[in-house]
Amino acid sequence: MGPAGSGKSTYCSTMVQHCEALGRAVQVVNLDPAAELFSYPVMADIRELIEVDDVMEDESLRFGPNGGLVFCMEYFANNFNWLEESLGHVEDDYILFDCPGQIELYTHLPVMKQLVEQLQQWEFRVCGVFLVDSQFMVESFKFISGILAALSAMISLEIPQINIMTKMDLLSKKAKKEIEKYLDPDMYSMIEDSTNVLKSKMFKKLTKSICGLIDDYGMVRFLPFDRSDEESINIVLQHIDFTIQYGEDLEFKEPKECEEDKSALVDEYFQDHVDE
Ligand SMILES: Nc1nc2c(ncn2[C@@H]2O[C@H](COP(=O)(O)OP(=O)(O)OP(=O)(O)O)[C@@H](O)[C@H]2O)c(=O)[nH]1
Ligand SMILES: [Mg+2]
Repeated sequence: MGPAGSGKSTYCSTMVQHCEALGRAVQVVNLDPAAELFSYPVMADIRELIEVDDVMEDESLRFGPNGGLVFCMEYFANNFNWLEESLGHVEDDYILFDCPGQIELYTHLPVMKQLVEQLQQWEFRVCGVFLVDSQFMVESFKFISGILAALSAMISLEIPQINIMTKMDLLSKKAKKEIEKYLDPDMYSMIEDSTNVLKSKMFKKLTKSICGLIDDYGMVRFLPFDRSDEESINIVLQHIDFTIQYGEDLEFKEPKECEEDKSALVDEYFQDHVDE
């Protein structure tokens, strides 16, 4: 999941390639009815069921692109048997769902929650992966809104969620250094940055309360994702494996980060890249 253009489809194809190299099977299901092309093989494609263009062209429906997407997703929620048939029964399935970017799907519409419940009924273990573009995260205000988007998905879906900052390869060394503080944020120090520019006292107070809430509950952390760096892809994969206990029947593995110092791996990532 993640806002439009945050790198969801790229994440799926990067993971497929990465896992292929590890000799591990990963399947992808495209759940974006407006998707045009993607660079990974699909196990199932929602467009076989319904397409946004067809909904928009329908004389009796007359939806625009966003209403059309919502209609498609609701239609999908009423036809989960299509998904069941497409998923089949493969041993040790690891399936990525490439979701649409519209935030309303994760905030107040029931469809994604229904999908999660359906998958759980079919005995899948589900982990949310929420992507945010690092390019937009170099300022504290944008960061706070990114955090709130991730948080609303987390709260509405009620599943474990891994938050990821994508496109790290596009950042300059200086920006990388700058963004380090956003990965495991100390919200209280960020409050100072962001509230200085606020004139309204009430707005200042609200921003402080939101930052305080996020910090007190330690709810949101981000992992860096650089598609050109195998180590960063591996860290993300390990976290997700640990969350869903993937392969626990075969061999129990904790993510490296839990064994070592909590932030050692993330620090190491930055060390390597800033020193280059
Ligand atoms: N350099 C770089 N570019 C990336 C990365 N991830 C995505 N992009 C680029 O960002 C653009 C959007 O990526 P997508 O993967 O299509 O994003 P998306 O979230 O699937 O977008 P929608 O499905 O339209 O919501 C594409 O041009 C990608 O090539 C990354 O890690 N590094
Ligand atoms: Mg996409």
